[in-house]
Amino acid sequence: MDLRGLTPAPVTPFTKDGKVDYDAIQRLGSWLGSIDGVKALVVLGHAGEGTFLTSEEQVNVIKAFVKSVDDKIPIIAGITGEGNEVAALEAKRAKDAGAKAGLLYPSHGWLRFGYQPGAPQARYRIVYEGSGLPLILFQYPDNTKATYNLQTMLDIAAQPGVFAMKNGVRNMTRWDTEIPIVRRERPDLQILTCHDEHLLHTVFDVDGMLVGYGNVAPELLIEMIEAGKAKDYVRARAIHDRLFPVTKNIYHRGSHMEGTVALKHALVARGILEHATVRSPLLPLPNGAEKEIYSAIQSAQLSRVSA
Ligand SMILES: N[C@@H](CC=O)C(=O)O
Repeated sequence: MDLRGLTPAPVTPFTKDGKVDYDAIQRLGSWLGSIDGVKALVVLGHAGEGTFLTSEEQVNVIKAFVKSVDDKIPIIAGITGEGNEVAALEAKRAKDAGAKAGLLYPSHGWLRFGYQPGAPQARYRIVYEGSGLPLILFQYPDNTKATYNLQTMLDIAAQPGVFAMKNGVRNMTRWDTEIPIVRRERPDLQILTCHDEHLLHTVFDVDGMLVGYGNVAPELLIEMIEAGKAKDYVRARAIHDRLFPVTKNIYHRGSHMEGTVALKHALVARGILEHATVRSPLLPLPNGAEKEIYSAIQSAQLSRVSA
Protein backbone atom coordinates (compact mmCIF):
# COMPACT_ATOMS: atom_id res chain seq x y z
CA MET A 1 0.00 0.00 0.00
CA ASP A 2 1.43 3.32 -1.07
CA LEU A 3 0.87 6.17 1.41
CA ARG A 4 3.51 8.47 -0.11
CA GLY A 5 1.25 11.52 -0.27
CA LEU A 6 -1.65 12.72 1.88
CA THR A 7 -3.69 10.38 4.07
CA PRO A 8 -6.44 12.38 5.78
CA ALA A 9 -8.03 11.06 8.98
CA PRO A 10 -11.70 11.98 8.39
CA VAL A 11 -14.05 13.11 11.11
CA THR A 12 -17.15 11.04 11.80
CA PRO A 13 -20.14 13.28 11.03
CA PHE A 14 -23.20 13.03 13.29
CA THR A 15 -26.80 14.08 12.80
CA LYS A 16 -28.11 16.82 15.12
CA ASP A 17 -29.59 14.12 17.36
CA GLY A 18 -26.21 12.40 17.69
CA LYS A 19 -26.46 9.45 15.29
CA VAL A 20 -23.79 8.66 12.70
CA ASP A 21 -24.64 10.69 9.58
CA TYR A 22 -24.06 8.34 6.64
CA ASP A 23 -25.08 10.90 3.99
CA ALA A 24 -22.41 13.24 5.29
CA ILE A 25 -19.85 10.40 5.28
CA GLN A 26 -20.67 9.88 1.62
CA ARG A 27 -20.09 13.59 0.88
CA LEU A 28 -16.84 13.77 2.85
CA GLY A 29 -15.39 10.45 1.64
CA SER A 30 -16.28 10.95 -2.02
CA TRP A 31 -14.77 14.46 -2.01
CA LEU A 32 -11.52 13.41 -0.30
CA GLY A 33 -11.29 10.27 -2.44
CA SER A 34 -11.60 12.31 -5.64
CA ILE A 35 -8.52 14.47 -4.93
CA ASP A 36 -5.35 13.51 -6.74
CA GLY A 37 -2.64 12.92 -4.13
CA VAL A 38 -4.97 11.59 -1.43
CA LYS A 39 -3.63 8.07 -0.96
CA ALA A 40 -5.97 6.58 1.66
CA LEU A 41 -8.29 7.56 4.52
CA VAL A 42 -7.71 6.59 8.15
CA VAL A 43 -11.15 6.37 9.75
CA LEU A 44 -11.97 5.96 13.46
CA GLY A 45 -8.87 7.87 14.53
CA HIS A 46 -8.81 10.67 17.08
CA ALA A 47 -10.37 13.07 14.55
CA GLY A 48 -12.92 10.35 13.75
CA GLU A 49 -14.03 10.06 17.41
CA GLY A 50 -13.47 6.32 16.88
CA THR A 51 -13.43 5.38 20.54
CA PHE A 52 -16.75 7.19 21.10
CA LEU A 53 -18.58 4.76 18.79
CA THR A 54 -20.02 1.35 19.56
CA SER A 55 -18.37 -1.58 17.78
CA GLU A 56 -21.40 -1.88 15.52
CA GLU A 57 -21.12 1.80 14.58
CA GLN A 58 -17.38 1.37 13.96
CA VAL A 59 -18.06 -1.41 11.47
CA ASN A 60 -20.78 0.60 9.75
CA VAL A 61 -18.55 3.69 9.53
CA ILE A 62 -15.80 1.64 7.86
CA LYS A 63 -18.31 0.21 5.37
CA ALA A 64 -19.71 3.68 4.65
CA PHE A 65 -16.28 5.16 3.95
CA VAL A 66 -15.37 2.15 1.74
CA LYS A 67 -18.53 2.82 -0.28
CA SER A 68 -17.89 6.57 -0.41
CA VAL A 69 -14.50 6.21 -2.13
CA ASP A 70 -15.84 3.65 -4.59
CA ASP A 71 -12.78 1.43 -4.03
CA LYS A 72 -10.48 4.08 -5.56
CA ILE A 73 -8.31 4.36 -2.44
CA PRO A 74 -7.89 2.12 0.63
CA ILE A 75 -9.71 2.71 3.89
CA ILE A 76 -7.57 2.18 6.98
CA ALA A 77 -9.14 1.78 10.43
CA GLY A 78 -7.94 3.04 13.80
CA ILE A 79 -7.57 0.05 16.14
CA THR A 80 -7.75 1.11 19.76
CA GLY A 81 -8.80 -1.81 22.00
CA GLU A 82 -6.72 -1.86 25.20
CA GLY A 83 -6.09 -5.58 25.38
CA ASN A 84 -4.19 -7.19 22.52
CA GLU A 85 -6.76 -9.95 21.96
CA VAL A 86 -9.55 -7.36 22.02
CA ALA A 87 -7.62 -5.22 19.54
CA ALA A 88 -7.03 -8.26 17.31
CA LEU A 89 -10.78 -8.95 17.22
CA GLU A 90 -11.41 -5.27 16.45
CA ALA A 91 -8.87 -5.48 13.60
CA LYS A 92 -10.54 -8.63 12.28
CA ARG A 93 -13.93 -6.88 12.29
CA ALA A 94 -12.38 -3.91 10.47
CA LYS A 95 -10.87 -6.21 7.85
CA ASP A 96 -14.18 -7.99 7.31
CA ALA A 97 -15.84 -4.57 6.88
CA GLY A 98 -13.41 -3.68 4.07
CA ALA A 99 -10.47 -1.96 5.80
CA LYS A 100 -7.19 -2.66 4.02
CA ALA A 101 -4.94 -1.78 6.98
CA GLY A 102 -5.07 -0.70 10.60
CA LEU A 103 -3.52 2.15 12.56
CA LEU A 104 -2.71 0.41 15.84
CA TYR A 105 -2.83 2.68 18.91
CA PRO A 106 -0.81 1.99 22.04
CA SER A 107 -2.76 0.29 24.82
CA HIS A 108 -4.06 3.39 26.58
CA GLY A 109 -3.21 2.27 30.11
CA TRP A 110 0.39 2.83 29.00
CA LEU A 111 -0.26 6.57 28.85
CA ARG A 112 -0.46 6.62 32.63
CA PHE A 113 1.75 3.74 33.74
CA GLY A 114 4.17 3.10 30.87
CA TYR A 115 4.72 -0.41 29.55
CA GLN A 116 6.86 -3.46 30.21
CA PRO A 117 9.83 -3.86 27.84
CA GLY A 118 8.74 -5.86 24.78
CA ALA A 119 5.02 -5.17 25.28
CA PRO A 120 4.62 -2.87 22.23
CA GLN A 121 6.36 -5.39 19.97
CA ALA A 122 4.04 -8.14 21.29
CA ARG A 123 0.97 -5.94 20.70
CA TYR A 124 1.80 -5.48 16.99
CA ARG A 125 2.59 -9.19 16.59
CA ILE A 126 -0.60 -10.40 18.29
CA VAL A 127 -2.88 -8.01 16.43
CA TYR A 128 -1.32 -8.82 13.06
CA GLU A 129 -1.34 -12.59 13.65
CA GLY A 130 -4.91 -12.50 14.93
CA SER A 131 -6.33 -10.45 12.10
CA GLY A 132 -4.04 -10.52 9.05
CA LEU A 133 -4.59 -6.74 8.81
CA PRO A 134 -1.42 -4.85 7.75
CA LEU A 135 -0.51 -2.30 10.41
CA ILE A 136 0.80 1.23 10.79
CA LEU A 137 3.08 1.87 13.78
CA PHE A 138 1.75 4.82 15.80
CA GLN A 139 4.42 6.83 17.59
CA TYR A 140 2.86 8.88 20.41
CA PRO A 141 4.38 12.13 21.75
CA ASP A 142 7.58 11.99 23.76
CA ASN A 143 5.84 13.62 26.73
CA THR A 144 3.58 10.57 27.19
CA LYS A 145 4.53 7.28 28.77
CA ALA A 146 3.20 5.49 25.70
CA THR A 147 5.95 6.82 23.40
CA TYR A 148 8.29 4.19 21.89
CA ASN A 149 12.06 4.52 22.13
CA LEU A 150 14.18 4.14 19.00
CA GLN A 151 14.88 0.43 19.46
CA THR A 152 11.20 -0.33 20.05
CA MET A 153 10.28 1.51 16.83
CA LEU A 154 12.97 -0.37 14.91
CA ASP A 155 11.80 -3.70 16.35
CA ILE A 156 8.15 -3.08 15.48
CA ALA A 157 9.05 -1.83 12.01
CA ALA A 158 10.89 -5.10 11.33
CA GLN A 159 7.89 -7.25 12.23
CA PRO A 160 5.70 -8.92 9.61
CA GLY A 161 2.68 -6.84 8.63
CA VAL A 162 4.07 -3.43 9.68
CA PHE A 163 4.52 -1.21 6.61
CA ALA A 164 4.36 2.43 7.74
CA MET A 165 4.85 4.68 10.76
CA LYS A 166 2.67 7.64 11.78
CA ASN A 167 5.05 9.71 13.88
CA GLY A 168 3.84 12.41 16.27
CA VAL A 169 6.78 12.46 18.70
CA ARG A 170 6.76 16.28 19.07
CA ASN A 171 10.33 16.38 20.34
CA MET A 172 12.59 17.79 17.65
CA THR A 173 15.73 16.39 19.24
CA ARG A 174 14.28 12.92 18.92
CA TRP A 175 12.81 13.61 15.47
CA ASP A 176 16.12 14.87 14.04
CA THR A 177 18.07 12.01 15.60
CA GLU A 178 15.71 9.10 15.08
CA ILE A 179 14.08 9.65 11.69
CA PRO A 180 17.38 9.32 9.73
CA ILE A 181 18.22 6.14 11.66
CA VAL A 182 14.79 4.58 11.07
CA ARG A 183 15.13 5.49 7.37
CA ARG A 184 18.56 3.92 7.14
CA GLU A 185 17.73 0.77 9.11
CA ARG A 186 14.19 0.19 7.79
CA PRO A 187 14.29 1.61 4.24
CA ASP A 188 10.97 0.03 3.23
CA LEU A 189 9.00 1.61 6.09
CA GLN A 190 6.90 4.56 4.91
CA ILE A 191 7.35 7.47 7.32
CA LEU A 192 4.36 9.79 7.78
CA THR A 193 4.22 12.90 9.93
CA CYS A 194 1.14 13.52 12.06
CA HIS A 195 2.35 16.80 13.55
CA ASP A 196 -0.74 18.75 12.42
CA GLU A 197 0.50 21.87 14.20
CA HIS A 198 4.13 21.49 13.02
CA LEU A 199 3.81 20.31 9.44
CA LEU A 200 6.36 22.69 7.93
CA HIS A 201 8.98 21.53 10.43
CA THR A 202 8.57 17.84 9.60
CA VAL A 203 7.56 17.77 5.92
CA PHE A 204 11.11 17.68 4.54
CA ASP A 205 11.85 14.31 6.17
CA VAL A 206 8.79 12.24 5.31
CA ASP A 207 7.08 10.17 2.64
CA GLY A 208 3.71 11.66 3.46
CA MET A 209 1.30 13.04 6.04
CA LEU A 210 -1.35 11.14 8.00
CA VAL A 211 -3.32 13.99 9.53
CA GLY A 212 -6.73 15.16 10.66
CA TYR A 213 -5.77 18.46 8.98
CA GLY A 214 -6.23 16.58 5.67
CA ASN A 215 -10.02 16.87 6.19
CA VAL A 216 -10.09 20.58 5.59
CA ALA A 217 -7.10 21.59 3.44
CA PRO A 218 -6.20 18.52 1.38
CA GLU A 219 -5.32 20.52 -1.74
CA LEU A 220 -2.72 22.68 0.04
CA LEU A 221 -1.28 19.86 2.12
CA ILE A 222 -0.66 17.83 -1.04
CA GLU A 223 1.25 20.82 -2.44
CA MET A 224 3.21 21.10 0.79
CA ILE A 225 4.19 17.42 0.60
CA GLU A 226 5.40 17.94 -2.97
CA ALA A 227 7.41 20.97 -1.87
CA GLY A 228 8.89 18.95 1.00
CA LYS A 229 9.97 16.17 -1.31
CA ALA A 230 11.52 18.73 -3.67
CA LYS A 231 13.27 20.33 -0.64
CA ASP A 232 11.66 23.60 -1.75
CA TYR A 233 11.53 25.58 1.50
CA VAL A 234 10.21 28.76 -0.09
CA ARG A 235 7.18 26.98 -1.56
CA ALA A 236 6.50 24.97 1.61
CA ARG A 237 6.82 28.12 3.71
CA ALA A 238 4.37 30.00 1.49
CA ILE A 239 1.77 27.25 1.97
CA HIS A 240 2.45 27.19 5.71
CA ASP A 241 1.95 30.98 5.90
CA ARG A 242 -1.25 30.82 3.86
CA LEU A 243 -2.60 28.09 6.14
CA PHE A 244 -1.38 29.64 9.39
CA PRO A 245 -4.72 31.25 10.38
CA VAL A 246 -6.38 27.85 9.87
CA THR A 247 -3.65 26.07 11.83
CA LYS A 248 -4.05 28.55 14.69
CA ASN A 249 -7.81 28.25 14.73
CA ILE A 250 -7.85 24.47 14.68
CA TYR A 251 -4.65 23.27 16.33
CA HIS A 252 -3.45 26.15 18.51
CA ARG A 253 -6.84 26.52 20.13
CA GLY A 254 -6.14 24.02 22.87
CA SER A 255 -5.49 20.31 22.63
CA HIS A 256 -6.36 18.02 19.74
CA MET A 257 -9.72 17.57 21.50
CA GLU A 258 -10.77 21.12 20.59
CA GLY A 259 -9.10 20.46 17.23
CA THR A 260 -11.63 17.77 16.34
CA VAL A 261 -14.55 20.12 17.02
CA ALA A 262 -12.82 22.88 15.05
CA LEU A 263 -12.26 20.51 12.11
CA LYS A 264 -16.01 20.00 11.91
CA HIS A 265 -16.65 23.77 11.86
CA ALA A 266 -14.04 24.13 9.11
CA LEU A 267 -15.82 21.40 7.13
CA VAL A 268 -19.05 23.37 7.48
CA ALA A 269 -17.19 26.42 6.12
CA ARG A 270 -16.03 24.32 3.17
CA GLY A 271 -19.59 23.21 2.44
CA ILE A 272 -19.11 19.50 3.26
CA LEU A 273 -20.90 19.30 6.63
CA GLU A 274 -24.12 21.05 7.60
CA HIS A 275 -23.23 21.43 11.29
CA ALA A 276 -20.45 20.57 13.73
CA THR A 277 -22.18 18.12 16.06
CA VAL A 278 -19.70 16.06 18.10
CA ARG A 279 -20.14 13.18 20.48
CA SER A 280 -19.56 13.30 24.24
CA PRO A 281 -17.05 13.71 25.93
CA LEU A 282 -16.31 16.40 23.31
CA LEU A 283 -18.00 19.73 23.97
CA PRO A 284 -18.94 22.59 21.66
CA LEU A 285 -16.32 25.34 21.29
CA PRO A 286 -16.83 28.67 23.10
CA ASN A 287 -19.00 31.38 21.53
CA GLY A 288 -17.27 33.12 18.67
CA ALA A 289 -15.05 30.19 17.68
CA GLU A 290 -17.22 29.23 14.74
CA LYS A 291 -16.91 32.71 13.24
CA GLU A 292 -13.15 32.75 13.76
CA ILE A 293 -12.80 29.39 11.99
CA TYR A 294 -14.92 30.56 9.04
CA SER A 295 -12.75 33.71 8.68
CA ALA A 296 -9.58 31.61 8.81
CA ILE A 297 -10.86 29.32 6.04
CA GLN A 298 -11.69 32.38 3.96
CA SER A 299 -8.36 34.07 4.55
CA ALA A 300 -6.56 30.88 3.40
CA GLN A 301 -8.71 31.02 0.25
CA LEU A 302 -10.06 27.52 0.80
CA SER A 303 -13.17 27.60 -1.34
CA ARG A 304 -16.53 25.95 -0.74
CA VAL A 305 -16.63 22.52 -2.31
CA SER A 306 -19.40 22.06 -4.81
CA ALA A 307 -21.26 18.75 -4.60
N1 LIG B 1 -1.99 14.64 15.07
C1 LIG B 1 -2.47 13.69 16.01
C2 LIG B 1 -3.54 12.95 15.42
C3 LIG B 1 -4.10 11.90 16.20
O1 LIG B 1 -4.31 10.79 15.76
C4 LIG B 1 -1.35 12.93 16.63
O2 LIG B 1 -0.27 13.45 16.67
O3 LIG B 1 -1.51 11.84 17.14
